[in-house]
Amino acid sequence: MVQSVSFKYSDTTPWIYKDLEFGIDLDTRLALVGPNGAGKSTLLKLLYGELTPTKGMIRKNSHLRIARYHQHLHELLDLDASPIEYMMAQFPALKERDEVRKLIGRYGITGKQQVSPIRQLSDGQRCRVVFAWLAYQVPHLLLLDEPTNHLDIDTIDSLAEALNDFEGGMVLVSHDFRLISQVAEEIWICENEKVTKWNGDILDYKEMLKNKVLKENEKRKKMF
Ligand SMILES: Nc1ncnc2c1ncn2[C@@H]1O[C@H](COP(=O)(O)OP(=O)(O)OP(=O)(O)O)[C@@H](O)[C@H]1O
Repeated sequence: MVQSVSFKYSDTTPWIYKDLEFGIDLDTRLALVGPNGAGKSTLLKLLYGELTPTKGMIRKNSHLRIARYHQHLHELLDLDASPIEYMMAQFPALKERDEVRKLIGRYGITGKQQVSPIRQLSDGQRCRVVFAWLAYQVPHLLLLDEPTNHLDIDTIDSLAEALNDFEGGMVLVSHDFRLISQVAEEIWICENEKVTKWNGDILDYKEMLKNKVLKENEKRKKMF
């Protein structure tokens, strides 16, 4: 429950959000869109608990497990460890190498990649290790911040399929409108310190953006 939440990074920076009021549950299938710098990543950080509201509060069920995917997770990987060693170090409950092989194999880390140091893997392969690591935590709610960077189109389709099979809630921030159209049931716009529901699908939203740009171009032409 997001209750009367306002947020700014510091006393000297502007409000990012004012008086947000909404709920998220395990049926939520939401994509956040909006202009660059509007506060989409900030909202995910607030929901995750990495940031604290300046005013108001965010209440969570005490048993709720949330996982947040973002680009900086890659930096937390131990580059000297292999994907198998990394998973076993992170999750002491994983004792059998074969079990770990199978697990990361499902994310497309196969053969030699499983035992090579992570520093030798491509960005896309590292991304798969991060997804395996996140999925092993069996979250109830997934917060995904630009998950498609470094992924090829087939892998994005697999991600969409996996997200559609996932039974928990999801809040997605992505510039990939194709992924949004595959997995999101609702579109919310972050803009002008608010979050508002878009009454339409992502293609309608894209069309609106296109018309806005066309209108602005027309205006500019008339000025010169
Ligand atoms: N740690 C921080 N300290 C101060 N300001 C910050 C910090 N992080 C982000 N901001 C500012 O807060 C605003 C919202 O940033 P945020 O990254 O949430 O936007 P976004 O909608 O996710 O943007 P994009 O689509 O470009 O990723 C921006 O003006 C950004 O510069």
